[in-house]
Amino acid sequence: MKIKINDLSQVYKNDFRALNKVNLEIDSGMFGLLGPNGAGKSTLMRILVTLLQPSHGEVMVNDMKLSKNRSEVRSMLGYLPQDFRFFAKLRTWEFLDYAASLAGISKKKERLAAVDDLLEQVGLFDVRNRYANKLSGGMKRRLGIAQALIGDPKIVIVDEPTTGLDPEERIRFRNILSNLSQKEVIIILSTHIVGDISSTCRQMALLNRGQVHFKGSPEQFIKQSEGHVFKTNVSFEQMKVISEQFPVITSVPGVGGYEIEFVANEVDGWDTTLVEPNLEHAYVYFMEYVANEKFKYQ
Ligand SMILES: Nc1ncnc2c1ncn2[C@@H]1O[C@H](COP(=O)(O)OP(=O)(O)OP(=O)(O)O)[C@@H](O)[C@H]1O
Repeated sequence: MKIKINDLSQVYKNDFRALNKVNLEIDSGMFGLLGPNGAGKSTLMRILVTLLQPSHGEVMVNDMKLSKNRSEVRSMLGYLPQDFRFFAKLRTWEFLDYAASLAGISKKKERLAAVDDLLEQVGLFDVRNRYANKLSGGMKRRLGIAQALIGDPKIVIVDEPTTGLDPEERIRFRNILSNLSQKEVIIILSTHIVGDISSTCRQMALLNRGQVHFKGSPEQFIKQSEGHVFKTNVSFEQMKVISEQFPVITSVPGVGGYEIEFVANEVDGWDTTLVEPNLEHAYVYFMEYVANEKFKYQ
């Protein structure tokens, strides 16, 4: 499976350019699309699932043009939108049964088998008879992914699936997706939460103000901030000064001050130790010193 996004732009009716010449190649496995609120992630997801026609550019799915083969591509897709809703009057299994009918599984026996299988996969089998609107927030989101997976889609698109979930549910959700990524499937996960881009994402992109500012592996992304993450101890007074100078990522209070980690292009006048960067460091470094600067001078 391969998706090729060529020179994609989206200008909304109010002349707002939500996507600006986006080029990406996405292969099988999990692809993480990271970006702050308003970056254009949902716009891109909506184009990929054929809900929105782009103002410019083309998306190729294998050798098919999305613009010419909408129904073929649709039949390959599973989608969990950001604002996923369902009918209140259905029980959990009934909702999935309905989704399975919509996905074209017409034989009842086949449908019920698929529903049971998915309920097991997402850990909702024990609550299958509960009304869907009585599920917890995390369970509702898992029901959302289950409906996206019905009919074995070859492309699964999940838009900000972990917003508002507690850490345990977030990990659970991530595990469901990473199990799925063992198959020959493309999973596109859009998120503004750095922690969602786990090592299970083979490839990722950083979208900011409608433009792709980075594409590659999470490891390559982290590498870009090597030599730019520092650790030091500061007094309470110094904390105010340093946090105005640099983005402070962590601060642990201690006797007389804080132990902090921060990102910077260069540091002068502070007694610092270099820190091995992680994805969060890299994201903050990138947004502060690379992406926004690049944007400013374009
Ligand atoms: N129909 C529309 N008309 C005009 N502007 C829009 C429309 N839909 C989205 N936008 C604007 O386009 C930009 C990108 O929105 P989009 O929802 O794609 O971003 P996002 O990265 O998904 O952010 P979020 O996580 O906040 O949803 C935002 O500034 C948004 O206000």
